Amino acid sequence: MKKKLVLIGNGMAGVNAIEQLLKLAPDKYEITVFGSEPHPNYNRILLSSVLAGDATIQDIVINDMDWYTDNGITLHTSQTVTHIDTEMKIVSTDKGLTASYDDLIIATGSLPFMLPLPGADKEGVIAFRDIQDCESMINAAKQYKHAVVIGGGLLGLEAARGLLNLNMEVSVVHIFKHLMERQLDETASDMLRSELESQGMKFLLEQNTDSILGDERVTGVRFKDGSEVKADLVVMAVGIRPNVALAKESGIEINRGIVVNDYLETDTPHVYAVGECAEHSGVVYGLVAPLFDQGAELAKRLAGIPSSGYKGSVVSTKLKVSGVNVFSAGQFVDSEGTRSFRIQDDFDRVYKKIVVQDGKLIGAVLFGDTSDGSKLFSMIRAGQDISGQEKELVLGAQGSSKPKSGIDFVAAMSNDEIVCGCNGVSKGTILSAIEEKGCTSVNDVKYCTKATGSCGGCKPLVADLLTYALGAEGVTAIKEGVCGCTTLGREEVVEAIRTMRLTSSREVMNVLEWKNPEGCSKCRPALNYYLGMIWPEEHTDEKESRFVNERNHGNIQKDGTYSVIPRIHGGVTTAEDLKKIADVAVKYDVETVKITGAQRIGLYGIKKEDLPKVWEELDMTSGFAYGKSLRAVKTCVGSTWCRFGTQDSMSMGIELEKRLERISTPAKTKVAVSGCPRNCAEATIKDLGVVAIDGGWEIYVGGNGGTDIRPAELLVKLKTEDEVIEWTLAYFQLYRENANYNERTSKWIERVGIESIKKGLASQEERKALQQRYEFSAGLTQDPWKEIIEQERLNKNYEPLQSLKV
Ligand SMILES: Cc1cc2nc3c(=O)[nH]c(=O)nc-3n(C[C@H](O)[C@H](O)[C@H](O)COP(=O)(O)OP(=O)(O)OC[C@H]3O[C@@H](n4cnc5c(N)ncnc54)[C@H](O)[C@@H]3O)c2cc1C
Ligand SMILES: NC(=O)c1ccc[n+]([C@@H]2O[C@H](COP(=O)([O-])OP(=O)(O)OC[C@H]3O[C@@H](n4cnc5c(N)ncnc54)[C@H](O)[C@@H]3O)[C@@H](O)[C@H]2O)c1
Ligand code: SF4
Ligand code: FES
Repeated sequence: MKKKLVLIGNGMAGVNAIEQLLKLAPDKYEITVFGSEPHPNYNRILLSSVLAGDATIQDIVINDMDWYTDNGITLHTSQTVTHIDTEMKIVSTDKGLTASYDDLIIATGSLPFMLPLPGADKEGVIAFRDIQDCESMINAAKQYKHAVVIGGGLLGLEAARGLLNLNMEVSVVHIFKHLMERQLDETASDMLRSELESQGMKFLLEQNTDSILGDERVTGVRFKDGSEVKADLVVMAVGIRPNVALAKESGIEINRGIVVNDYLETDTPHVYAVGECAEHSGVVYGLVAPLFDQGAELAKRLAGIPSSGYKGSVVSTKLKVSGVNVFSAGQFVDSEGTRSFRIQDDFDRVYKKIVVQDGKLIGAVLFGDTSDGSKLFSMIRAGQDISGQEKELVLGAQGSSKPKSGIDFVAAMSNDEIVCGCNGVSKGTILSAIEEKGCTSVNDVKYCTKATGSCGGCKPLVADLLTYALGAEGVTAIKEGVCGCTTLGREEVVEAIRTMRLTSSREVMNVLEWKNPEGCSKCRPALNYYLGMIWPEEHTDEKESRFVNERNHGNIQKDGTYSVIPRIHGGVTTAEDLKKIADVAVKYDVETVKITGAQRIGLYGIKKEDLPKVWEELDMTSGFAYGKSLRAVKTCVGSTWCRFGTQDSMSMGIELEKRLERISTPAKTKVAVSGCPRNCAEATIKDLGVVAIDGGWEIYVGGNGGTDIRPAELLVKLKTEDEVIEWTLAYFQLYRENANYNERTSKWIERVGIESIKKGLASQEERKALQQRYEFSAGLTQDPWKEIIEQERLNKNYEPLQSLKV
């Protein structure tokens, strides 16, 4: 006869333990599950995606009702267990149901911590923990405008992003100076704040909440310093507390959580605890990966399979906010006995830090580029000795064109190593899915194993495993959806814009039945780009879809001021322009005047309200140092001055910059021209590099010099300057028409291959057609600074300077 197993808590940890048990001992138990919520088991992690409009409730169900029936499990939803009689081995619920057990699992999770503030019980003050909270927020956004999220941790920021997507104005209140202080160091935290500000989030830092204002419904929040902020929705995301009341009331030993040993046993015979309600070796976890590790051990225990027991988990986190890549793992704070290596790239907004102790990697923080997150996390968990490779891990292998191959890394992983922490999927499980179930894409692997289905941080590792198992040719590329608002891929959307003559984002979203009718921060800028590229005349640029730097035509700096970088074609300036720059710098008390990496001059620390006056007084055009467009053309002095120079690289650079400036490209682009193969302008790490050779020129494409160093590949050798112009413009237009929005040329070429680019440009007729389309679009662009000055003048917003012509 089967033994009786009862599970209290139909959440992620408990049901995962049952799933694992069913694999080990499918016939041992008759299983009964009690859950307070009215739903089957769902992926709580993905509530953030539901709120952000990237998924529906249906999408996030892990096990539907049929799964329980198919596995002979009795599920009682909307039933809260209120008492456990540990002597009689019976549980009873708030609605009077009882069930007896031989073995009992408590998996009651956590409760959100609600600050005990005066007024916290008003309508409109909620937590973010379950489907009901998520629905409350979605409904509130239909009626109300001002949301305040208290808590700048992972949950608070994901809630805030979701509410922004629902078109609310969102202020995040945080008690400390730095967001996500539990996961990030100050540098990464500052970069995160600035990125989120550019997405429209407002922050009230170092603010201690005093009370919630309003009559029945909340109308605002007051702080201890007496200041107030308007609010008609308040979301508290200030941490969680293990849900231990039931265990305590039933006489089971608790501390912070329910105390368990290495086999997840409580102090009471036949009673186990797993998940966020459990405390192991003094630690209570608040992330899913450890809960799956615990579930695996518990399943073995219940199945009677000997094991060495659960020894605790190292955790990693990834913020699930679209457009922001943040990763943190292990011990990332420097302390005695640790050494760290870090790089910070303010241009590409990338920051990477690793912390090492006794030769072993013990922690990492990544911002901007988190593609190595899973790899670093595996190394931390494995306690791998990385002596001598510290810099290589962060920078990529020296002297080689690429960072150490991900394929080598996955090849070296053992089969039981976890690849997807969110879903507890090992390398071995993924390889079996590839071999036995015929998976050939990341999506197939997701379908068969759930790996990649939650935070998505493990996608690069899964992609590497596919290539390792099948070879590059055997892997099916995923159809990249534009975002969660649509199931259509980029090609289908672009095709529809062309064939159905759609000319505004609103039209695209309506006609193509976007799930979220307002779109999100990922699709809105992408659609604006595709529409402008396809219909340069008909489409009106949708400024509200652009990021703050592009809207303001200057880069916002970490203190909230802006930088102003005027165009200096080919890096060649004049005494007259230098004088103007100097005068403006003096007049506006510019704190830093810097020669930038792109051979131009940046003025840093300009107040937003001074921008139009500064631009007018400079009387130069915008250098687009903020835009998805050409940044600059770097040149060496070439044959004009240099004794090695074979061609006039300065003139060529100036000409190219004049032709390429202003027009939108899928991502930012950088160009350089060198006067001989000594290549002083570093043309071979640019999106397009021109290198003079004896009797002609070479064009290189797809280079990148940022954190992800990639040498450019030779596209063509040419004889004349006119040919260089023709090929360059045609290449730029090919990129504009075919790359995904936000895809740098290096990634585009890696994806499609240099041969397909060569093929696309091989016929002169095709090149001419591309060049023509390019020139037509370029001819419609105007200098944005001058446009704004003109607009300000028309609006009479400020007194124009009489002495200066625009
Ligand atoms: C919005 C959001 C996003 C998140 N994102 C991430 C992420 O990206 N990565 C990550 O690792 N973690 C994330 N987390 C945390 C993760 O969801 C939790 O760690 C995980 O769900 C905990 O699982 P659990 O089973 O212990 O608890 P839960 O999933 O909370 O399940 C407990 C269940 O027990 C039920 N219950 C409680 N008491 C009783 C009772 N007496 N009788 C019957 N039923 C009861 C509850 O209603 C609940 O359904 C996120 C959490 C939230 C809220
Ligand atoms: N992407 C992810 O991995 C993810 C996403 C969401 C939630 N979660 C998990 O869900 C749980 C809950 O998340 P959380 O962010 O609420 O918890 P948390 O404890 O990680 O963060 C709470 C934050 O609120 C701040 N805070 C505390 N009191 C405050 C106050 N009075 N005013 C303003 N700020 C205050 C804290 O400084 C802290 O940064 C955590 O276990 C978290 O790991 C994870
Ligand atoms: S690349 Fe050649 S031409 Fe240009 S500065 Fe260097 S050596 Fe001189
Ligand atoms: S690690 Fe989050 S989905 Fe795999």
